[in-house]
Amino acid sequence: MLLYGASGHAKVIISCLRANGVPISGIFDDDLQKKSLWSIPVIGKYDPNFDNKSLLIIAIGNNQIRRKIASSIHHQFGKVAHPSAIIDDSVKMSAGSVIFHNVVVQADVSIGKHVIINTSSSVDHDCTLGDFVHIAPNATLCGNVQVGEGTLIGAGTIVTPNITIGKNCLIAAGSVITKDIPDFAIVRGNPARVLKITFD
Ligand SMILES: CC(=O)SCCNC(=O)CCNC(=O)[C@H](O)C(C)(C)COP(=O)(O)OP(=O)(O)OC[C@H]1O[C@@H](n2cnc3c(N)ncnc32)[C@H](O)[C@@H]1OP(=O)(O)O
Repeated sequence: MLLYGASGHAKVIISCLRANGVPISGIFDDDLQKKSLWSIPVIGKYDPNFDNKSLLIIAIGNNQIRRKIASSIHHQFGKVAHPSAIIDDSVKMSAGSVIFHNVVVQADVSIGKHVIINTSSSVDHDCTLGDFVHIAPNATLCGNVQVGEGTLIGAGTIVTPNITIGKNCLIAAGSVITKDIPDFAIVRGNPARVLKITFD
């Protein structure tokens, strides 16, 4: 496997890959000062010819940056789940996505491309996560929640059942979402309120 991004987020992906016995041949990073991460070579800017049979995971937590980089990558994308995660057999997980330690993903969840399901979060039955979504640590999505592409569900957020959250939203850490949320909303609180709608 190859990674793109030699960050703290990459360390957690490396932990997942090592726990699955998957070797990592190198990490691309635009910061040429970085030379290695946990003894894995950092090989500089993206090179489509480097180990081009290998799969690649973009190890960048920011949804918009991850989306921008994905459009410029020629490698096929890999995916990984830590063995401590409990993932129902009916779950569909697309390329580029990662599931971290102690996560639970329940029946008939659909996970888009390049999604992050972070440490100890819970995604319950029939949820749909769009491409480039990030479910931050310890968030809870109850049953049949739809999350639009590019949205961040902040750490510790609770989303009640049958809610639809739009695209490119920022749900602040610790929010409790009880109503549908429109696209591009910044949302905070318990019960959560839309603070503003942003289009960039
Ligand atoms: C492994 C990982 O680390 S994954 C990382 C996942 N990331 C997250 O979950 C973080 C999500 N981000 C947040 O919750 C952020 O706090 C944001 C984006 C909502 C707000 O960020 P900013 O716009 O920079 O707000 P800022 O920090 O300036 O705070 C503004 C005010 O809102 C308050 N505030 C900030 N975040 C929250 C929050 N989540 N809930 C309630 N109040 C908050 C601040 O205390 C401050 O209050 P004050 O004006 O009374 O002092």
